[in-house]
Amino acid sequence: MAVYTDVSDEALRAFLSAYDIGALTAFRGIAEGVENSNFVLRTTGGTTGGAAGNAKGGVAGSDFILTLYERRVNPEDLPWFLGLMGYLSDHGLSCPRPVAARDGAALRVLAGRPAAITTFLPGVWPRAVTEAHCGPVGAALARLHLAGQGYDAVRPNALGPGSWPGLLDSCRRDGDSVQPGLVAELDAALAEILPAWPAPGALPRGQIHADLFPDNVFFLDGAVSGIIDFYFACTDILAYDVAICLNAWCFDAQGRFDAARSRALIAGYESVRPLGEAERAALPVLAAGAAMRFLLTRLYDWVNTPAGAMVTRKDPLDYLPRLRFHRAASAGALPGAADHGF
Ligand SMILES: Nc1ncnc2c1ncn2[C@@H]1O[C@H](COP(=O)(O)OP(=O)(O)OP(=O)(O)O)[C@@H](O)[C@H]1O
Ligand SMILES: N[C@@H](CCO)C(=O)O
Repeated sequence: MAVYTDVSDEALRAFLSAYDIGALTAFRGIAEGVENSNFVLRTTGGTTGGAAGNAKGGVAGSDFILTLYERRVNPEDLPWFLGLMGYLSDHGLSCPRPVAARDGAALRVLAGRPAAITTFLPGVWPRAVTEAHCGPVGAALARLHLAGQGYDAVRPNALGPGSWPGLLDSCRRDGDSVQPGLVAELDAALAEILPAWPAPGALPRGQIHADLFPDNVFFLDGAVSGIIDFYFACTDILAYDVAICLNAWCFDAQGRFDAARSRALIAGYESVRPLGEAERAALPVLAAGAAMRFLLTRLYDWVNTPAGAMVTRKDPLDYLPRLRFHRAASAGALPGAADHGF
């Protein structure tokens, strides 16, 4: 369920009157996603306003996404996110492009929430990930990293390693209700990961997506047709983004590492942007940290979301086998690690 805020016909009409995207012909809420309220808009198509490609005058119709930003998105970050999406789209990445209204502003207010219209991307995200998806997703991630190089504004990663001890502290009281011994295991893992984290400046940095899970990557005919959901994007270690992807794409439903997928993902990435030796060497600890990050935010939501809240909680324990795997790999305790692609 991801329509947290209702939009009345009247409010929508007034909102759209600021744009040149044609007349509204259809409007529906999107059930998927957990963070924001998303709607699909179909219009007769516009002539201005900065919409890409499909919004040229005279076409049969244009689809757009209307997003109302909720809960975890800090409104102060929105200009940075929308700026990044516009920049990446200008530099050849297929991602939602913010649509400016007649006054030039893409970020507006609707139903009391910050809101923006972006272009609609074709394609479908993969419900069952296979090795065939992993090469294209690795290559798309590397294209994102290269395209982001000229976007100079910095957004520190609010969910980076510095935030993990505090997140764990806020789960200390109830964490073991999810699994006995979990808090102690996370304490031990943090005590290993944090001192081993690459020093500032040790690895190439840039704009990273930081949440490139399968539900944020659209495919069409076997190729990546679009990347969405830039609302965790930030300026951080590029190889950390690769590590987030390894966790999200290269483990099966039982939490078992799939070396063939991992090799495909890394090879796809390196077909566009080869990893340096130091980046490759850091991947096990970066991947352990990436597992820690998603385990902790999921655990935080699990223990802090009141029953009945309109939030879909994701299972923190999905990330425990990933964390264990990478801790073992970092300790050199995994047979055949050279075969994993990193
Ligand atoms: N630009 C787009 N083009 C086409 N469909 C989109 C676009 N943006 C969002 N969608 C649709 O809306 C759904 C939810 O979007 P999104 O994943 O951004 O939701 P969210 O709640 O903001 O984030 P999260 O995935 O973190 O819960 C997507 O799965 C997709 O179906
Ligand atoms: N991708 C995140 C959800 C936040 O968008 C997770 O799976 O925990």
